[in-house]
Amino acid sequence: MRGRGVRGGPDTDERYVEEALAVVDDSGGRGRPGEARSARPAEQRHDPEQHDRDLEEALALVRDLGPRDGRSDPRTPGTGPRTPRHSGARDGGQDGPAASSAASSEHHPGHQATPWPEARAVAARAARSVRRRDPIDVPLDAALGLVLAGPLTALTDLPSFNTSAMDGWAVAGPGPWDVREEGVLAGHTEPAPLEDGEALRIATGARIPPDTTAVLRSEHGRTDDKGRLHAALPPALGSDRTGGTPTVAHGQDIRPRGQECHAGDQLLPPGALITPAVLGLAAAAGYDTLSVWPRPRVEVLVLGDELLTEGPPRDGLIRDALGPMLPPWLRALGAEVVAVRRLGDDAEALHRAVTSSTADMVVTTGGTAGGPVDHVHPTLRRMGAELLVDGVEVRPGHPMLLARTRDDQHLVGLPGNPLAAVSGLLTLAEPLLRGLTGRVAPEQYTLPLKGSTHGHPYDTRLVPVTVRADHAVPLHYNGPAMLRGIAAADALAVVPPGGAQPGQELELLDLPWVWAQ
Ligand SMILES: Nc1nc2c(c(=O)[nH]1)N[C@H]1C(S)=C(S)[C@@H](COP(=O)(O)OP(=O)(O)OC[C@H]3O[C@@H](n4cnc5c(N)ncnc54)[C@H](O)[C@@H]3O)O[C@H]1N2
Ligand code: MOO
Repeated sequence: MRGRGVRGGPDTDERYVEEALAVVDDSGGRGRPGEARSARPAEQRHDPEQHDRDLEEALALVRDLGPRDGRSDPRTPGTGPRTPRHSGARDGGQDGPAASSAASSEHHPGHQATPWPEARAVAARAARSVRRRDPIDVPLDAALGLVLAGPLTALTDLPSFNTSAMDGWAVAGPGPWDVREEGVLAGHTEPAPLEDGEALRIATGARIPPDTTAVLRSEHGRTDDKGRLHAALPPALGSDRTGGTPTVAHGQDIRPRGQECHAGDQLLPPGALITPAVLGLAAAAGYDTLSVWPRPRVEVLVLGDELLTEGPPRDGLIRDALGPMLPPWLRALGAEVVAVRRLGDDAEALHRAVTSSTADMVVTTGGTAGGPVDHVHPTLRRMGAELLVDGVEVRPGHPMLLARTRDDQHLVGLPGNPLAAVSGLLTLAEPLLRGLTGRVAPEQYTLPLKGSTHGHPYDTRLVPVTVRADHAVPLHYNGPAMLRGIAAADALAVVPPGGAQPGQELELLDLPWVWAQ
């Protein structure tokens, strides 16, 4: 997505994006100012979620100001809504929440949430503490989205023989040429050497006969009534060094053996992500299987008695949005989702599920806050798990957590609000999985913001954006409980505390749809 221009053609992508933006653009201004806003029905212009968000920000302002401002911090353990941290959280060592920056604790006395960039770093480091499973060999058709465990080394020269780049004639020496009766096609054995003044009909990809000097394209040659071949080059191509007769340049349209690589050359480094193009390259270079890091095994535990798995929401019950969303997203991030289990709000079932899981990573959804049926913290405490991250200075999603449940197992607790869960996925699960899968971290990049976007007073905000003409356009419907913005988004913009002004460069987190399968 880096450096991307306006997407697609005017009739398809463009129109879709226009329509989507008309309802979700949050930039406060567009390419054609006012158009999208005026196109919105009145009730959408009122934007109840904006109101909610403003309220949330206003509340955050009130809630988060510490004693220095003469107000209390209700999130302080014992007085606020957040769960008291267990001792593991305080003594978390290098990776623990205690590693939060001094600046942050100045703003939030007694509050141990981890700053957003640090939370990502902790998750990446946590992966390094786990002994990697051994690489495995997989057939090419099972390798998409995995990571090379070793370098991709050419098993052969490419091309592996001198080959014709065009349909036409292989010729030797200057023309005119006598044309041999039998031509040569791709896949045929090597033809006999050409004599000077001789030509042979040849197809693209066919082997070049020894002593060929050039290939003359079929549209650049004509045969006379005696069957002799003459070059009929367009003036721009024909050199005239022989006194008036255009000639074909030496080596023209021949791909020499080893032009792309020689056997033993490194084509890609270890850690490269296997894309469709890499599969093609590997096949061309002679591979049937690839040595890859196995996908980390992930189990998803969906918590909440209020969740339906089919039909419209009814009687205060809602549809489970995370059960369908997380597995393909986790797979796109390199995981193998071994199970998705719906556990309701049953503390015992959660304890049993986590303690008996053999997965490398357990992802829970919901139950991270301090409500009466929020069982994630108590379960981790009961297990003696080590909390590495217990709350993050990010909106949405601040109750997210990361725990080491065993030497070789981590648990990522995603908040139940669906966009908060996405935030947790990209903040904690993505760096952890990147480490476990051996993927190289994508280069950070920024784009200028179109319009402005408000920020949280102290916390980072992750805001769904679409990318238009190399600008990040913030989208509406970005409240913690909403998926409408992210469903139309290309990326999440990282909005620093205090918000961002028009034109301000913002870091973007790409969405990994390109790897989904
Ligand atoms: N007193 C306080 N209450 C809450 C706070 C707080 O600081 N003090 N934080 C709020 C924030 S922010 C978030 S985010 C949520 C996190 O809560 P939980 O992780 O405990 O999640 P739940 O309470 O189980 O659910 C929250 C919300 O999301 C809905 N949900 C849950 N699972 C799903 C799903 N699979 N698909 C769709 N929607 C789901 C659930 O019904 C709730 O509406 O806590 C706030 N509360
Ligand atoms: O702000 Mo919560 O963290 O709704 O997602």
